[in-house]
Amino acid sequence: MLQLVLAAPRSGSGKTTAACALLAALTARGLTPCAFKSGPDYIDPMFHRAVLGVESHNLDLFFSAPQIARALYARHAAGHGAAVVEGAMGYYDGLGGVTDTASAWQLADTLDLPALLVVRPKGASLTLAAELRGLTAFRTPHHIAGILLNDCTQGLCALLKPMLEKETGLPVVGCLPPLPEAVIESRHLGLKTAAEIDDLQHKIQLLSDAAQQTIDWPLLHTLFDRPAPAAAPCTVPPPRVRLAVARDAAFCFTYAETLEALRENGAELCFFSPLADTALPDNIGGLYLPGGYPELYAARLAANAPLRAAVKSAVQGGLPTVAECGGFLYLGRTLQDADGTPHPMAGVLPGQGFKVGRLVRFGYARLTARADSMLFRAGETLPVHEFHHWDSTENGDAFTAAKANGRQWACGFANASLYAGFPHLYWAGTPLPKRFAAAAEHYIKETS
Ligand SMILES: NC(=O)CC[C@H](N)C(=O)O
Repeated sequence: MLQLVLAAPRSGSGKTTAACALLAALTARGLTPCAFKSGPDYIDPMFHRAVLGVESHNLDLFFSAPQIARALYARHAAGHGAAVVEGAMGYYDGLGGVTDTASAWQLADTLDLPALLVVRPKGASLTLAAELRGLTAFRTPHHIAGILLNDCTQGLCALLKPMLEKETGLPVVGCLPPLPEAVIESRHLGLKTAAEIDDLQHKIQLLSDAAQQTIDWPLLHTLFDRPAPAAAPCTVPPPRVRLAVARDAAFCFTYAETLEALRENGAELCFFSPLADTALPDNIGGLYLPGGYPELYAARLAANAPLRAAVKSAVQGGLPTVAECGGFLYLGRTLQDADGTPHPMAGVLPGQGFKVGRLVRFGYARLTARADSMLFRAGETLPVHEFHHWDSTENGDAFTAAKANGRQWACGFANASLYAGFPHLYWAGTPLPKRFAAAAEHYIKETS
């Protein structure tokens, strides 16, 4: 089984494009690959999904103990002929920007996978070799097993390959040529989402065709084939309770493994669109509003007054509800759009969402509950992350959030039927799915 961590010396090297190219080419070669993303990002896995037509999973060593990450990897890689684990930022970049904790390197080390480095040779030649030597000397073992030159013509690749191999001892498995037609545009929080790119399948085809021609596939297999991981079978019980899960262009930040963990705890997931549906799904015991881009659709969300009213009355009536970041902004009184115009939201919570225009409180934090609530016990601490350009006038004070650098702040709303706040939760491997499902079952019993 071909297995690799696709990493890079820095962000902007084209990892996601290279991941899409590899996944599409592996699919064309009949290997039925699967994909993972190292770190908390929601956007890159949407591209993996767009290529593969199946879920891509996040693996994150800040959120999960090593054995949980290994089990998730083994379970989701089982039955596939290849696995591509896309890294985040630079290979060694981890928690707080000053450690290797939760870096792509740490994930390669934890899963014992070889890494393929995506290197963009723009603006350097022999110096690339010096940089690569630095990358291989920095930690032992470094796990780097090969180089893929990105945005590099075949002519330049032919020139650089022998030099890089001689100077670094690392094999160059090929290149991806510049493909202006296949460029994926960026936006705040990352790339535009896969669903918003009109001709994405055409772009993927171009990437796949290029990768087929310019990668030395036998060499790639020699370097990256290894025994498939052994996976424990996973059991999904018959559903006991229905949970409504918002899913559309405005609410698209969900981890596949969160949804799977909810199903494993007896939930049937009923997807609905706060943009398009005028009512919540029937007979639900709970409501999950994930993050996304409500601010980009604020006018349309506001125009859907029946759904805003349904959400307000359901949440106020005690429907167990979880609202993370974009979902939390939807529960507030108003939300500014990208032009700064406020639009009415569900009005369950007192805050008004406003545009800041840069990342606010960005990154990993630890969330400690100040009191018992639906999802947390008093004093319990869980790893979370924040990832937003908008803020709220009222962020709540049910929790204390703390960064690795010691910075602390109060945040979140929580009670016996609610979790709402900017921090994104990572559910897999935690008690949260069980508690949410139990609250939902209890609600159904009490109200029927
Ligand atoms: N993580 C999110 O849900 C992001 C919310 C919103 N798009 C923002 O940037 O503030």
